[in-house]
Amino acid sequence: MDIAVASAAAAGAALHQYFRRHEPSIATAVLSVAGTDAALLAVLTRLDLGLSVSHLARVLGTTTVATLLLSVALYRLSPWHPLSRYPGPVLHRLTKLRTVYASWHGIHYKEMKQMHEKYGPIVRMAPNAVSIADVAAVMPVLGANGLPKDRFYRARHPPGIFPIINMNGTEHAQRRRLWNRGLGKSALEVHTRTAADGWVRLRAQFEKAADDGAIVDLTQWMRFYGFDFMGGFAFGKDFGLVTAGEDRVRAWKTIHGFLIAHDIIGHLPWLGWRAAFIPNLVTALMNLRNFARKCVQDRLQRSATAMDLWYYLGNEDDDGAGRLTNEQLAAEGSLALVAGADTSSSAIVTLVYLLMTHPECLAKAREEVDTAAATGMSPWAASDCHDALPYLNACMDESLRVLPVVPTNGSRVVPIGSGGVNVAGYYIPEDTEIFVSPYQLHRDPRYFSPEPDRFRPERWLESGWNTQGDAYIPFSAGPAQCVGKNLAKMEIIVVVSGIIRYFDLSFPAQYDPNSFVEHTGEHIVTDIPSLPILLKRRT
Ligand code: HEM
Repeated sequence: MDIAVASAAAAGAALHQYFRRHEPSIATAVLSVAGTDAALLAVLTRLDLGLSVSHLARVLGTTTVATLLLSVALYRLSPWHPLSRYPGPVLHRLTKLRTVYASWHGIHYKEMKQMHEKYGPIVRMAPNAVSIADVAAVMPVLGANGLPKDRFYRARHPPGIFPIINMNGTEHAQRRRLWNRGLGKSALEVHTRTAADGWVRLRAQFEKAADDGAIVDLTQWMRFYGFDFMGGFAFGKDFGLVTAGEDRVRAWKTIHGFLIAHDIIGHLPWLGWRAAFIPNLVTALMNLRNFARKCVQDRLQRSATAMDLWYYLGNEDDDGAGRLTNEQLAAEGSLALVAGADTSSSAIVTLVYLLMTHPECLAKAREEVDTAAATGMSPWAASDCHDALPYLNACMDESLRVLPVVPTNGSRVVPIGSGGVNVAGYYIPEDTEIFVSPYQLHRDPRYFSPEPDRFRPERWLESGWNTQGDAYIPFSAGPAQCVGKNLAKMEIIVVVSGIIRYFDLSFPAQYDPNSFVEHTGEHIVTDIPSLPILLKRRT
């Protein structure tokens, strides 16, 4: 018996040493443990230990697994771990499951802020991951010579069919060229018309609600609008959610499920996208892919009736930039729906919420829009006048600072074989995940002061404020920063200028406005709650 326990314990410890150097997938880990125990069983059954084979197998199995787990746990907490010098809560240093718990509940970015306040600019947020809240980390991590995207992204897609957001280096640059063509200046004019047409439909619904005295859930309507806009922008097709006044294609359920699954699997890459033992996760991923696939098929049957994203990605202008396969198009389509619909609609709702809770800012922004209208401009219909609205633009920038819609952003990984890197004065060893998060930087008094936690659009316009642009990364930074940044900004100004121009806004009496921020969660993108408002036509 003793020899069985001792040999299994030695095997467990040895396996841990092996796994430290060769990160296993869940399948290889299980196979390695099973293979080792089978070999031990074969040897030990030759000795006369007085145990039945099944009993011996149980002893070996439990001892190997228990020793392996204990060895991993002790190592992660030990001073020999390469990240031991960086502070963080014990549970986070011990297991990534703590981060997964926070992500699952949508509170990751809020918890990270508390940790940075407690531990300082660098926090060990998982056994092999750090979060760095320092502007000096932005370019070394996210910039052109920064670090590659790795498992956080890769784990979430079927092998071989990655969309642009998973790519690095030359492959990324090539795909980005296609995206850039679809979002260049002339294309943006086309997309502005799509956004403005959507606003006309939305305005009609809002006018009806105003006339009926009905409470409008702005979050729900903006989701309809955002999805319709992405349909037009990406596939040249209006999904018709605003006109129908309901989510008849269950778009938001699909996107929401996808984002939760994405978030969890990103933190647990060894689960892999085939996490079949958690069927809901995989179903959520596949539902969106299948939805996008249908959109692609539908779009490919039509010729280019509009210069939508497909016109460029599907290469219908035929300038030889490389044709994507239908599967690649479906992958990019899923990405467009998630990256473009949820983000912009959350940003619009958040900005309206912040304006409503800061009436003095709303009054200034409205005066600016009214003045522009009096001189013949229609920012809700055309984007060439958007630069003439500096205060509204400052409100948008400030809203994305104080409540960024991608609060944490994805991680980058220090490549194996690099010998580690120096980031913002911290030595970060190989194979460490690094997070540089907008929410943490944006609320740091070193970069935005005074009142880093308050919505103060003036900080972007007046002197006397410490406003450090390098620390402002709502769209990320470097070559993989948001390709849809200008599109999103255009969409936000189109809709918000329209809302404040045509409607007076108020909260229903029973609504507590503080609950909005309190209940704003995060599943990669902010998961905003309902925003009930009453609309009154402006005369
Ligand atoms: C306010 C709205 C938006 C915000 C705050 C935002 C934010 C971001 C961020 C932070 C990233 C980097 C993500 C990462 O590295 O993991 C990103 C990437 C991306 N975004 Fe946006 N986004 C917005 C709207 C849009 C829109 C409207 C589109 C249009 C389709 C879009 C398309 C993309 C794409 C394709 C990428 C990947 C870029 C690449 O890897 O080169 N986004 N976005």
